[in-house]
Amino acid sequence: MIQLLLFAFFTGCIYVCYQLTFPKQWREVKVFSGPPTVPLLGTLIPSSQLDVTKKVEEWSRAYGSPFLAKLGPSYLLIVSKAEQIEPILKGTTNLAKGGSYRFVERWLGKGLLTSTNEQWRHQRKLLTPTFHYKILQDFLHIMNEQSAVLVERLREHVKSQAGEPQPFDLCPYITLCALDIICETSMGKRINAQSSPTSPYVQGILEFTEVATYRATHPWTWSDYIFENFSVMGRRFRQSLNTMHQFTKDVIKDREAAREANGATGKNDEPATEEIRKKRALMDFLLEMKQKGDFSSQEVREQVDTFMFEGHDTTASGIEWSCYLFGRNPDIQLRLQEEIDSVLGSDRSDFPTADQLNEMKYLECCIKESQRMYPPVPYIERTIIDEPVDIGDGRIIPVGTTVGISIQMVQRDADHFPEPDKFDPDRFIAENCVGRHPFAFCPFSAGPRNCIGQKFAMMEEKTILCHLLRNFTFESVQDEALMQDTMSYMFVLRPTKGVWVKLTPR
Ligand code: HEM
Repeated sequence: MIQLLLFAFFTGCIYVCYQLTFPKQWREVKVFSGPPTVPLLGTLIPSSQLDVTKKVEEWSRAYGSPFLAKLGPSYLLIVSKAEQIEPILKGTTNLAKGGSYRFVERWLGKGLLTSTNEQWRHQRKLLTPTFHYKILQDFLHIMNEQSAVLVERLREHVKSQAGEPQPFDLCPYITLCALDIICETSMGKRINAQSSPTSPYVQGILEFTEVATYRATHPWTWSDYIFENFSVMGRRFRQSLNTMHQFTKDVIKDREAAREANGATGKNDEPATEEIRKKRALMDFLLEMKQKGDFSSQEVREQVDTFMFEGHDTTASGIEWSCYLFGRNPDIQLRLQEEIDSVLGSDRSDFPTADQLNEMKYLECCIKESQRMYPPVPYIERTIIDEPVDIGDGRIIPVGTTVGISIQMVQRDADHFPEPDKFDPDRFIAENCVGRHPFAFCPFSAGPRNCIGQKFAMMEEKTILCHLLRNFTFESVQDEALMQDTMSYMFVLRPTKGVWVKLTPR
């Protein structure tokens, strides 16, 4: 009994302190309605990630955009209209992220994704030229080679099935291919994830997003100290983190030693030959910056880890959802295969060039439509720290508010995309885009803090899909209702039951 009274007393004290600290902010934000809250707990937390996804959609329909939700002692405004996200994302102020990103900082530190203010501006300015299309073209051969490995693995799988094609889950194949590509392009290191998926580094990466997502929605895991020292999941997580950090540090050391041996000074950025140029990884550009004094060793590691985190799950998710949709829409798939065959000709052994990929306009429309319906990054957060934001309907979002932007709901808004649940790639033919709200389609976010890797991602998605469609015809066996019911979103939109397809070699 005495313990219960003490507990009630302390929680009461915390509640009063909280109300005294934030009363003004609370009054201002109360112009937005939302689901009922329980003191201290806030809006009752659904039990699983899938429930969170469904609840957010349900509340958005019931309370409109934005609606106010409370998670533990903090509150969130969830926005789902293009017109309202525009003033939040487009300005050069209010570029800080929300609290959920804290859970990925254990791996990424203050890299480009998680840094704020001047630190972010400095990093973005330095890194933008690294993602120039000309540099990215040098990565195409890696994307092609790893796609060929993927095709070979799938052929072997299909061969191992006797008789009629049997459905199987495509996701593990795609994820490992994307991981191989990002590792080789970021670090210049082959990890052969497709042939050795059990390496501790690969396992650590595969587990990381899962644990980070779990923590973001379960407040009792929010203390790093308690989570990592007193739970089995937390201890395993810390071990994986150590492995991942050590791996990147070792690669940096080796790469630096190789640069020194080659006499690279960082003063002359131009490599001697085309062959050397093609072997450069994103890390080499960062090491050049380090030699010029722009980055420390730790910052190089944080940026490389950021590319690893942002650059594999996202593209894998985009490709998986595309395959699912192509497998449900045979007419669209056939049109795509005709386009690919007409650009590449009948020789299936040739790799597509950058110009040929550019010619595949219908493939691009299909990828965009898939990213609209199933955005790989379905939800992002901003904290309004610099100045209040006028969302255009007479309401103001006050300073101090964390805003959750549901890209998923923005892109399924019937005001901008009639019949939003229909897969219709023609929406992205140039003349059909005229007059569309500029923020209605934003899979890579928008404004100054948009995705720095979007050209990389489009090139990778196009390359892998081109290889797949050239060699196989897909048939999806799951229906739309099941996919909608079982997808989960936090950092990346996942088909939690996988993408089950039957593959027929062409
Ligand atoms: C289909 C694939 C991808 C999608 C849909 C995607 C989407 C996004 C989105 C929505 C953001 C904004 C996040 C936020 O505001 O919280 C973002 C940021 C970022 N992305 Fe991507 N991304 C993809 C692939 C990539 C790739 C391949 C890389 C790197 C190789 C990358 C690197 C980054 C980085 C570094 C940021 C932080 C940018 C900043 O804050 O300045 N992304 N991405």
